[in-house]
Amino acid sequence: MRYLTFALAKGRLADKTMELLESIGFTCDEMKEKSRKLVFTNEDLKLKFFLAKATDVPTYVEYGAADIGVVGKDTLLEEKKNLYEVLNLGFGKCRMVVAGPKEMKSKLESGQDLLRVATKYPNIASDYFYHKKQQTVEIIKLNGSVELAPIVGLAEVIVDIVETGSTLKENGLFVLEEICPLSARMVVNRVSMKMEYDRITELIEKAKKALINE
Ligand SMILES: Nc1ncnc2c1ncn2[C@@H]1O[C@H](COP(=O)(O)OP(=O)(O)OP(=O)(O)O)[C@@H](O)[C@H]1O
Ligand SMILES: O=P(O)(O)OC[C@H]1O[C@H](OP(=O)(O)OP(=O)(O)O)[C@H](O)[C@@H]1O
Repeated sequence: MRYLTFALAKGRLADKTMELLESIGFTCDEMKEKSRKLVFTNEDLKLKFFLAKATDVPTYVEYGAADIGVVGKDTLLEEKKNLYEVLNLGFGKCRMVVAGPKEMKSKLESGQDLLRVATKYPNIASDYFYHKKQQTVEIIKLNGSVELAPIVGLAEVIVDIVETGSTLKENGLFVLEEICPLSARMVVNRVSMKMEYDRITELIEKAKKALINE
């Protein structure tokens, strides 16, 4: 039997992902020990796990370096990889929004003027404004602390994730428009889905049941 390989997002989604996999018996004791090791193996069940940067998970799965991945919907929308999204895991819930100073709300609605949009998600932002059609935008790619941009005059608005809303609030910014809800998803490589159909569908079914019984 060949190994089934999982690419998991390190960071915010890691604990919940491990909890879910453990509850359905797809687990690896080695991973619980704190170490700098990157790949973990369960010889008995023929499973491999690795933790990657969240934004790289779809890449590992698309190329088949991993059969299965767990990653946020935001990363899937941004990276646009060719893979199967098989299950909404329900955790890691947050929203993608347009945010900025309150006075930008009417300007956004009127659609006048060139709008500078700062974001870690240039594809999501440009797709959103392209479909809205009423606004000419310049997308400015940042790598974090995006809320800074409207405060220091780099952009009028941001496209970013909101969870509790406290980062916006503490920086005097507001949600101006909702783009979409987000949560963690399980994704599968297209070839793996065919080659390992039985094992992967068993995994999906077990995960579904665990999520219902939570
Ligand atoms: N408050 C939040 N902020 C950012 N992401 C969140 C939040 N709540 C849930 N998420 C989800 O968690 C995923 C992983 O977030 P995490 O911050 O670990 O990685 P990241 O966004 O790639 O950060 P970094 O660039 O700092 O590594 C996001 O892609 C998103 O789906
Ligand atoms: O609504 P809240 O609960 O305040 O969470 C939202 C904030 O969390 C994320 O940033 P993150 O902590 O990942 O840091 P970053 O700005 O460096 O990406 C996101 O980009 C927002 O800034």
